[in-house]
Amino acid sequence: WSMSDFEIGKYIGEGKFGKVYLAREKQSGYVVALKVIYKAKLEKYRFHAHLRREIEIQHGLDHPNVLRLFTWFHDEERVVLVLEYAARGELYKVLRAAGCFTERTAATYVASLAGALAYCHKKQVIHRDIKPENLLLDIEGRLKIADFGWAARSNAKRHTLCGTIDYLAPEMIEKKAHDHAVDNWTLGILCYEFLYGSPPFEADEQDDTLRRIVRVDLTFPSTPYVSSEAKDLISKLLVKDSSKRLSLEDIMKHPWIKKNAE
Ligand SMILES: CC(C)CCNC(=O)Cn1cc(-c2ccc3c(-c4nc5ccccc5[nH]4)n[nH]c3c2)cn1
Repeated sequence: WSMSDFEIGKYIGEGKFGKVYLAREKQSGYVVALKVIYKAKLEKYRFHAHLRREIEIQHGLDHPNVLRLFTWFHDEERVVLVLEYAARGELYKVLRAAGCFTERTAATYVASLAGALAYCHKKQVIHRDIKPENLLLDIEGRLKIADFGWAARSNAKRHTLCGTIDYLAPEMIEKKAHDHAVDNWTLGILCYEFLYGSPPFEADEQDDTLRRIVRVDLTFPSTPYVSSEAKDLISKLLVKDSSKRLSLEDIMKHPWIKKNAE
């Protein structure tokens, strides 16, 4: 493959190592996202080995809710990743526009995330980072984890620097050892935010957010649109002791998910 196999379309987003463009493969007409990474940048950050490993990992993943890395190629100055194009873009822009999601939509996304994470953990890949900027939607509105990982964000304007602390689990803040149970915590944060439109521990000052997280100062605004089953699931994920958080399997068997996820 080479760049001449593709017609390059609009600029989509920015990673630390490169830019992402909409593109169409000329022979098949297939629309993809091309991520162009400059080798000079890789040299500067000594990222060759890391990128190669990331590519191997990502290329081996095949799940409906994990954004596909179809293939890759390089020329003298660039490495190009041929990624699945998610036509509806960043999930967070859709959430901001809608304010909040219905219980069916929220449960469907939480089930998709739990399924994708369980699949990745089974493949011994636990560095999937389900930060909001990493979530995209395809043309059917299906959720895709696009793990930007080291490559930082797409063009997510959603977060100023401080906004990103909303997703930190207590053990991360207290600098304790953490494992993939942080993903279960993040799922709780995301589920809350899908239903209420903002994350549970949001505060004006960063320090207040950190204090609320480590105290798990969780309160549910009284609204008729959020069922007690939803609150039950969130309360079983936003648990300080990471070993006591609901497992991915148990999330998928939870009554609220069984009842609402499509
Ligand atoms: C190191 C490597 C093997 C990891 C592979 N993963 C990545 O490179 C992660 N990555 C995915 C992207 C990315 C960014 C944006 C999109 C989009 C997309 N569609 C959009 C529609 C409207 C507005 C924005 C959109 N972004 N589709 N597919 C994408 C893929 C950028 N980096």
